[in-house]
Amino acid sequence: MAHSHQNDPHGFHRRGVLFVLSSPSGAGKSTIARKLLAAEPDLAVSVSVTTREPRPGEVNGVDYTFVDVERFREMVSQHHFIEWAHVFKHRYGTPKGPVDAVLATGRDMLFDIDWQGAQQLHQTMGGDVVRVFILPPSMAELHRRLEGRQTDTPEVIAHRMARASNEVSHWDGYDYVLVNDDADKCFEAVHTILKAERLKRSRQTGLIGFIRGLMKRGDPTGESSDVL
Ligand SMILES: Nc1nc2c(ncn2[C@@H]2O[C@H](COP(=O)(O)OP(=O)(O)O)[C@@H](O)[C@H]2O)c(=O)[nH]1
Ligand SMILES: Nc1ncnc2c1ncn2[C@@H]1O[C@H](COP(=O)(O)OP(=O)(O)O)[C@@H](O)[C@H]1O
Repeated sequence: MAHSHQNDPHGFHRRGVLFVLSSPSGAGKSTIARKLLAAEPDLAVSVSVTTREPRPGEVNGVDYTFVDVERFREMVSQHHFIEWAHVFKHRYGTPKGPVDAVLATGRDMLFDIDWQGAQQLHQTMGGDVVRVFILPPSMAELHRRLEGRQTDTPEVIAHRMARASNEVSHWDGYDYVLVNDDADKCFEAVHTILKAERLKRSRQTGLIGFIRGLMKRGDPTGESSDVL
């Protein structure tokens, strides 16, 4: 299964895309992520560890791995995380093991992490991360979405609204900034970015060898080219 994305139609191997989606809480990144996963079943997802309480319907080990603060601290001291941060009074971290495992297969991986995580991951991976930031159409609409989701108390919603403009202020640390007005249009844009970033990577890793082969004198078929 993994091979369908690892290679493009011409057989060029490429590195997987580490694809970060961030947004102020409630702007719709989980909605966009769900659509992306439906369209890209081979896309691996990084399951974060968090100290926040599960919401109704959230599944341990699928949406998040839920732990208490003591266990989280232990995991930090054991270097379990590739990055971690405090967000909304809780701790959230990206486990390193699954990232290494997915990178070894060449598959792409999706991260739903905040601007601090995006920054740390970008540094750790030597800049080879694609960061997409999703904005709400307005603060009033953000508030409506947080209320409409019916997952948080009025206090939690107020806290998230208070944090939203600070989150938005970090837009400049991203490669792409999109407004999630219409969810399907926003998903299409995110999907297009992922596909374009894949092409960019196959160019870097395989295409140059292939072009050299095509240009070889006395080899009009290009069959002796050493792609890879
Ligand atoms: N740095 C970092 N941020 C994370 C991680 N996991 C989730 N987050 C961010 O934590 C914030 C709160 O997430 P959550 O409690 O699920 O609320 P939601 O954004 O309303 O769905 C969001 O901005 C997430 O992107 C992680 O592993 N690392
Ligand atoms: N483009 C959109 N238009 C209207 N509602 C949306 C849109 N995108 C998401 N929503 C809704 O807004 C709420 C918050 O979206 P969600 O994906 O949970 O946000 P986040 O993961 O960024 O916190 C959900 O109830 C979702 O159905």
